Amino acid sequence: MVMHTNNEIRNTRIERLVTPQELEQELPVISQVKKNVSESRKRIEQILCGYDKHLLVIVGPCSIHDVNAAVDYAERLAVMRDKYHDSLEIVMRTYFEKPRTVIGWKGLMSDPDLNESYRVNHGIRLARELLLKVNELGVPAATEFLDMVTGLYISDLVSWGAIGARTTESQIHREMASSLACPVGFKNGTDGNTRIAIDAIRAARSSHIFLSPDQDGRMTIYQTKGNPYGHIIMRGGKIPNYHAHDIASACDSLREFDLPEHMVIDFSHGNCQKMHRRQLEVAANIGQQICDGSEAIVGIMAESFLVEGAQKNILGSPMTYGQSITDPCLSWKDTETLLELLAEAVSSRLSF
Ligand SMILES: C[C@H](OP(=O)(O)O)C(=O)O
Ligand SMILES: [Mn+2]
Repeated sequence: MVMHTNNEIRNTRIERLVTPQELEQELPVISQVKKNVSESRKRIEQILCGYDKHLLVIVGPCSIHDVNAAVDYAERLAVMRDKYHDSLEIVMRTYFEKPRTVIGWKGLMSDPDLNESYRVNHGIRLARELLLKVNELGVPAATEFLDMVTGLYISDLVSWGAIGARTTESQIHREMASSLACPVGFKNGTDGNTRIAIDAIRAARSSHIFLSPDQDGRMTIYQTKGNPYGHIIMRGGKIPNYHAHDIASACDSLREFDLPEHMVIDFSHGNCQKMHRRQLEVAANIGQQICDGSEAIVGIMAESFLVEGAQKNILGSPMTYGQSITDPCLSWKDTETLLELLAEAVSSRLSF
């Protein structure tokens, strides 16, 4: 008879989790990928500081649920990277964890079979394999760091990280951000509150004592160094916040704390109010602000996939290949239009 200790009353042990070390031995990074990741991180940092006038373009599906479709998308993005290398630093959204307002599918790492079987070890392997493939194509990867453990299995392959609107205020996510090797954007709150993102940037710049498993899965006490590349991601709230006056007031708040007046604008979420084609209107407005000489807008985020819109993930029902199962996304065709528009706007800024 197994006597439950007082702290295992509401959970049941399923299986051992592979350690980061074991997974890295199974799926090692080749030196070219290691070089690609560190070089893309440096380019993004230069853009965030305003030294490099490229526009950071974080683009891709709201979530990864089908790795084959994700590779298809990455191959197309690789072509766009070559085409616009003079003006855009294109990075692929590879989101494996989804923060739910209440409950719902939590992403590839949590439930890779999309059927509540929760084969987490399989999901984490799929995520690492995909990141290796995307980086081997020369496409840098962006992801949200949500769970405090899963990031350990992929963070060496991530060039840009985000803390989401629901966790920007969380102390442990700010501590995690202060330990990450990549630049980290903080989304404003779902209600539009930008102050919590600015406080997060300030907190993440500091050193923290941070408790985390190490590569062998042993619980460890770390001292983090602080991350100087924290920045705000304007993602809208009850109303959009991408207009020039919103950006100007965010700059005023950044200036108050001597923080760089540079930010990333998320065309989706609260800025398109879940109407995915509105991202093109946001892009036109942002493109005009860039043409008018805005130095504050150093990056953008857009949700895009092979097929526009979104579909419900209904167990056993056929799925449309290359279509989002979470937030609705732009079609590939509209994505090409958006990239062209942004490249033109940046080229006009580069000619200043
Ligand atoms: C979930 C996240 O959006 P948020 O609601 O955190 O702005 C995202 O998909 O980029
Ligand atoms: Mn989304």
